[in-house]
Amino acid sequence: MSNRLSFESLSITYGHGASLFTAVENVDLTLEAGEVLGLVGESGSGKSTIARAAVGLAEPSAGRIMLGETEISHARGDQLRERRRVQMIFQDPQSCFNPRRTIGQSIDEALISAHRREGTSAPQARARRDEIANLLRAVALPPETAQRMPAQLSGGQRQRVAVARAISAKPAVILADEITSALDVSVQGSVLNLLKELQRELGFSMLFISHNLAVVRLVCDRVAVMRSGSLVEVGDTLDVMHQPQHEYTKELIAAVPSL
Ligand SMILES: Nc1ncnc2c1ncn2[C@@H]1O[C@H](COP(=O)(O)OP(=O)(O)OP(=O)(O)O)[C@@H](O)[C@H]1O
Repeated sequence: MSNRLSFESLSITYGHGASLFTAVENVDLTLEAGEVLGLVGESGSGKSTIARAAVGLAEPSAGRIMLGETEISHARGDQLRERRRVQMIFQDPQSCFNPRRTIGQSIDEALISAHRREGTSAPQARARRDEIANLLRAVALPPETAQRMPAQLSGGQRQRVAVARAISAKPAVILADEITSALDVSVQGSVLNLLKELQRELGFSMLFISHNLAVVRLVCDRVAVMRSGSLVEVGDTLDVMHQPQHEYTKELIAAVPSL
């Protein structure tokens, strides 16, 4: 089982006929096993669309997405199971939880479907409760959080739960889409540190989408720069930050004087 995710000649369009719009055009990008790859670029450049395509929320019009040797674009059957090894965490954690289910129930659902995917029977309720408590501890939340409703948590706590739920699926890849931008600055750092620690410990690969170049510099091994649906530059984070090759990357970096 591979943690390598590659987008091959990927194009994605929205709409039809006269309103056809190409959001992603002929993108070749590989997230190597175990690396954190930043994806940056102006608003509307197609970053989220690429990530959404990897989890089946956007349909490629051309090209394909591979997890290791398995194609996960247009996934069916076994491929669909494989695609669930790619987990996405969104900007707004509120919208990803059923408001009428406790945090424990939400994580439990993810655990059960992970077992279904692996073809193993889920452990008994009691063992799953222990696993939920361990997952909550892993994201530095008290196990009692399981009894609470999503609305009773702060944004930072909800985002930690979203991380716990994502790792409960034993992911090969995590797609993190602006996961700290809705959070108060004071808690952004702790959520990022947590994710980075878990990434080192569990070895998943991560696509880290962000507008914040300072954060990208701290978190990412490599960075890819998008503009108007196309990839303009990919390289080691420090190389791209210190010696950007493309004019557009130079402009992006110049706009953040602290870099
Ligand atoms: N469901 C949709 N239907 C039509 N157009 C869409 C849809 N989703 C996104 N788009 C358009 O596709 C383009 C790329 O959007 P996308 O969300 O991928 O950009 P982004 O780089 O992630 O932007 P941001 O940084 O603002 O999140 C935008 O022009 C957007 O308006």
